[in-house]
Amino acid sequence: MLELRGLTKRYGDVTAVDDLSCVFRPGRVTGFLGPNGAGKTTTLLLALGLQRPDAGTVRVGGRRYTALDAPMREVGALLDAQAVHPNRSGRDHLRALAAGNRLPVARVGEVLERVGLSAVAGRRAGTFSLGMKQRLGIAAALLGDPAVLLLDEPINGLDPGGIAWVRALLRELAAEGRTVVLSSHLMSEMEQTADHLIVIGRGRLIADTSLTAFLDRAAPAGLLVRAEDPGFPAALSAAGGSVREVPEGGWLVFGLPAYEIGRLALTRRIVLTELSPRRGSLEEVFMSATASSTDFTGHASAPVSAVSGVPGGDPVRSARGSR
Ligand SMILES: Nc1ncnc2c1ncn2[C@@H]1O[C@H](COP(=O)(O)OP(=O)(O)OP(=O)(O)O)[C@@H](O)[C@H]1O
Repeated sequence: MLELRGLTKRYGDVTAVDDLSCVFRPGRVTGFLGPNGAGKTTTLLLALGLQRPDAGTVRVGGRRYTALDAPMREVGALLDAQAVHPNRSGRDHLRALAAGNRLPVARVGEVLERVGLSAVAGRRAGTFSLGMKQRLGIAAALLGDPAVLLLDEPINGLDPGGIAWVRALLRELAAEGRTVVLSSHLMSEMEQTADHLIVIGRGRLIADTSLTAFLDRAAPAGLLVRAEDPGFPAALSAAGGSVREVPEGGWLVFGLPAYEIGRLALTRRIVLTELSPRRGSLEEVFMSATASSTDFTGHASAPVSAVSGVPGGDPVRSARGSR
């Protein structure tokens, strides 16, 4: 467990972390989110004892970081995958870390195996791709077999197979009873991986909630309808539905249940090619939750979804029905 109480950190006039209190609990993946400059990295640095707070406390497993006898056995972190000596092999990088932290050298082989780098561990880390460096960084975080893991953008640079692998690994680590903190800007990934979310803006807590409850703040759900009949929207409207066209084809329908739409199609002998629930995405909810806490706004004409009205929103992506 990782507990923050009244945590505050100032850099001159900037209050990077502002009286932040929250608990990252074991057994689940907690997404740690916030717009640029929200204070996420500073919070992680404070949690790792790499910065000193101006006020408040951080406790790892009930103890202050400075009171931990062997910090890497309690908390493992991936902050910057590039922070490896380029001339050292992946294996030697981990061996040096193990030696410096009085960890058994046998762990090096185990973590290399777990992250799938055993075959290339003899190569100079400088020749590693970003994805391989991410895996090496995760291996380093796992070296002390810690109960708490803090991972900052662990999927940055990974290909789809690598992303799926990290997702499975994080879920596995949480299932082992560890506290897994995942900081990422990739909302789709967060939506697929996190159980719980802690959202901050301008150093302050905005939300501490399950992913499901956070997604429930989204705009009312509609039903995405596609049919082989351009006249169907008129029928839907006549039956009392509110219908909006989706740029990618089809209509988003509010105010009519799915069975009613199905029955209408049947009586008119219209073939439905899609009838699926559509709910707001994590990205949409995140943007509206943090809108007033964003330091940086631009005026670029980002594509605006006709359905959500949210820049870059994906109008036809159906949400995870079970969440
Ligand atoms: N060493 C520093 N000196 C001065 N100001 C800093 C320092 N580190 C961070 N800040 C400021 O503190 C605030 C929080 O920064 P931080 O990097 O923690 O945010 P973040 O949420 O990690 O942002 P991002 O998503 O862009 O990485 C920002 O306003 C930043 O400019």
